[in-house]
Amino acid sequence: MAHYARGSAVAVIRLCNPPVNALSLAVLQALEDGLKKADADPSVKAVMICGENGKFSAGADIRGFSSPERHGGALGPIVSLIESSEKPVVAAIEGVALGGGLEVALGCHYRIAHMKAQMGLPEVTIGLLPGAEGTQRLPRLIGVPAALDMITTGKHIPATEALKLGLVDEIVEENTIEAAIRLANKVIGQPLGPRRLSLKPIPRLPNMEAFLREALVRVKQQARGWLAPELCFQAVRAAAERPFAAGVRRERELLQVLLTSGQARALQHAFFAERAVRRWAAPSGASWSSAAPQPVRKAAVVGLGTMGRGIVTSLVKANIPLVALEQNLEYLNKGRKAVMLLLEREAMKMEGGAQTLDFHNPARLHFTVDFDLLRDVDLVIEAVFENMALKKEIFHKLSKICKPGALLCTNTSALNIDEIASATSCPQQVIGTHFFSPAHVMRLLEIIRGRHTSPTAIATAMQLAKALKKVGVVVGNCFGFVGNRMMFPYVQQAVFLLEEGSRPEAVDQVLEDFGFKLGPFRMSDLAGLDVGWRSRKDQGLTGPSLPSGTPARQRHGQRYSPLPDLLCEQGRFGQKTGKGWYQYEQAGGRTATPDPWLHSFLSHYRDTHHIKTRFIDQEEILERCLFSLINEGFAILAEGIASGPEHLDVIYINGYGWPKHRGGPMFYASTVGLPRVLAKLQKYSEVHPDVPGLRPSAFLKKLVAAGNPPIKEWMSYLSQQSSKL
Ligand SMILES: CCCCCCCCCCCCC/C=C/C(=O)SCCNC(=O)CCNC(=O)[C@H](O)C(C)(C)COP(=O)(O)OP(=O)(O)OC[C@H]1O[C@@H](n2cnc3c(N)ncnc32)[C@H](O)[C@@H]1OP(=O)(O)O
Repeated sequence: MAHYARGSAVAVIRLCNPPVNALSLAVLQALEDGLKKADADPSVKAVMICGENGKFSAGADIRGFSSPERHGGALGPIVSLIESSEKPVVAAIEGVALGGGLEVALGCHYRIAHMKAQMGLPEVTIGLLPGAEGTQRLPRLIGVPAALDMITTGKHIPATEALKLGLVDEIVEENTIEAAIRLANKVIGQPLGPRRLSLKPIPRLPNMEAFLREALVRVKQQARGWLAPELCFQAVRAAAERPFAAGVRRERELLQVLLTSGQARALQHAFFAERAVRRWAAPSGASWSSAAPQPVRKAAVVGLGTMGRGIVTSLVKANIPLVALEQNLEYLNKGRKAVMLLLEREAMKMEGGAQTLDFHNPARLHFTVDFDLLRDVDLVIEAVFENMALKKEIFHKLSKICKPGALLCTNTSALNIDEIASATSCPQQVIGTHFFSPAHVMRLLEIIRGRHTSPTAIATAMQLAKALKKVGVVVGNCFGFVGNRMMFPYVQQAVFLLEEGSRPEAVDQVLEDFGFKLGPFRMSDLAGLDVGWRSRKDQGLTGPSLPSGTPARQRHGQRYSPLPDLLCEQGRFGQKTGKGWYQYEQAGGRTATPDPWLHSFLSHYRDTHHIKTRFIDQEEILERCLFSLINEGFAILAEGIASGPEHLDVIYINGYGWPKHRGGPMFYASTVGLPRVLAKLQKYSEVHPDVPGLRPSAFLKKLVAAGNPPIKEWMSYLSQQSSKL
C-alpha cells in the first residue's frame, strides 16, 4: 500500500496501489504510518515520497467515494502532516501526479519530476474540488491566474510547463528517484519555513479584484450549469483573500456543497462509464479480453466530403500513413485543399507544428483517384454520402482490390451494415464506424458490428478509436444505431410541441437550460434540415413516392409532422441557406434569431390543420423530449443493441452534447427515478396514443415492477437478450 524503506539518511515511502496508485484508505494509513516512523527515527534525516511502477499517484481513489467509509477528508490532515515535518520531504514525480496525488506533492518541501510526467488537479472534472488544501497551496506556489486555470479546468500539464510555472523545482531526463534522493541529501539541515506553502503569501497582482471579477464571468460562461468550476473559483478566491487556515475552512464548506449536489456522482459515473465501454463483449462470447487487434500500418479514406476530410485529419494526427481517394480530379483537388487547411490549423495548435504532423510528405499522406493504390492498406474508411447503392458499389470494389484481411469500415449514421457487407466477399471484415462531425474534433466513434463482423475486426476498430484519441463504443446494427435512434423520438417530440403551440426558441431554451450545448432546433439548423429530408424521402415518408391520399399528419397509422419537410420545400435548410427554424444574418451565418416568418407560418399551419393551440410549460417540454429519448434507450437495451446503460451515456455525452454533469440519459433517468419516468410516459402516451415513442418500453416497466433497482443492476433483469450485438 505504501512501502517504507530506509537507506542511509533518507527514508523512502513508495505509494503502491496498482494500476495508478490511487489513494485508498489503506494507502493513506500506510503513508501516515511511514511519515510517523521516519519522524521517530533519529537516523532518518530526510524523506522521499514516490510511487510504484513509474507513477506517483492519480489521486484519491474515486471508487472509494461511493463506499460508506468516505476517506477524502483524511487526505488534508496528511498533507499538513507532510508539510509540518521537521525533516525535509521530497516528492519524486514520475508518470502522473493528479488530484490528491499532486496535493500530497504540494505538501512536500521539494518536488522533482521526470520530464515526461503529467500533473494536474482534475477534481473539477469529477464534480469536486481539490479538497485536500490544494486550492490554498497551489495559488501560493504558482500565483492565482495559473492556479485558477489549472483548478477550474482540471487540465493536465507536462513537466516542462510545471517547471516554468514553478510547480516543480527541477525536471530530470533519467532516474527521478535517484535524483530525488540526491536532492533530499543536499537539503538536509536547510531551513524548511520558506518551503512550507501554507506559510507563503499569495503572489500579488496589480489588480486582483478586477482579475477575479473577469475570471468569474469566464468560468460561469464555460460551465453552463456545471457547478464545480464556479466553486473551485470560490475556493481559489478564498486563497487570494483570506489567511491559509480560513481558506482551508472555506475549501471544506465548498467541497461539502459539491458532495451533496449530485453532480459529483453523475460525473464519476461518466468517468467509469468511459472506461467500462472499452471492455466490449459480443453474444458469441468474443470480447476485448480474447480478441486481438490487427496492426494498422497504413490506412485509406474514400470520399473527401465534410466527413472524409475530418477523418483524414484525424488519421494524420494519429500519425497513420494514409491514402486519400476521390472519384475524380475536381473533387480530389477540392478535398485536398480543404484537408490541407484543416491540417495547417491543427498543426498550429500543436507543439512542434507542421513538422510533427508531417502531412506534406506523400509517403505519409497521398491523394489519389486511383483505387489500385488501396492494394496494400490495412484498413479503409469509406466516407461517401449516405446512399446504399453507392456504398455497395464501393464495397464490392474494395473487396476485390484490398489485400486479404484488410478491415473495411463504412462511415454511416444509419445504413444497414449487413446490406453493405453483402456486396463483398468478406463480410467478416466489414464494420460500421460512425464518426461525428467535425470528425477530427468530436470524441465519439460508434462502432457497429454486423452479423458477420469478426472479433478481430471489432478489436481493430476499437484500437483505431484509441489511436485517434476517441471513445469507441461497440453497438449492434439497427436503423440509426444507438445515438441517432434515440435522437429520432427526441426531435419528433420537439416538432410535435411546435404543432401544439410552442416555438423553436422556447423548446431550445428549455433544453439548453438543462445543459445541452444546442437545443434540437438550433442543432437541426446547424446540421442542415436537408439531411433528414433526404432520409425521409428515401424511406418514402415524404416526396414524390408518397402515395396520393396519404393524410398530411399521419404515416402508417402513426402521428407524423410534415413541418420539417415543408421548411425544406421552401429552401430553408438551416444555417447553410441562412434560414431554417431560425433566421441568420446570411447564408452560412451562425447567429440564430427568432424568425417572425416562421411564427406566422406555424400559426397558419395550425389553422390549416385545425390544431388547437395551448400554452406548453417547461416541464412538459423537458419531459416529452427527454423521456421519449430515454424510453428508446430502454428498448435498445432490451434488444441487445447496446450491452449496458453506460454505453448509451457515453454515446450521448461524447456525441450529442448531453451535459456531462447529468451523467448521460440513462443515469439521468436513474436519478429522476424510473417510476416517475414511467408515470410521465404513461400520462403523455394516453394523451397522444398515436405516438409510439411515448409508449413506455416493456423493459422500463419491468424495472419499475422490480422495485426501481440501481443502474448497475438493470441488465441483470433482462432474462434473455436478443443477439443483435
Ligand atoms: C460521490 C461523492 C462521494 C463523497 C465521498 C467523500 C470524499 C471526499 C472527497 C475529497 C476530495 C479530496 C481531494 C482529492 C480528490 C481526488 O484526488 S479525486 C481524483 C482525482 N484524479 C483523477 O481524476 C484522475 C483520474 N484518472 C485519470 O485521469 C486516468 O485514469 C489516468 C490516471 C490519467 C490514467 O489514464 P490511462 O492510462 O488512460 O488509464 P485509465 O484506463 O484511465 O485508468 C486505469 C485504471 O485506473 C482506474 N483509475 C484511474 N484513476 C483512478 C482514481 N483516482 N481512483 C480510482 N481508480 C482510478 C481507472 O478506472 C482504470 O480502471 P478500470 O476502470 O477498471 O479500467
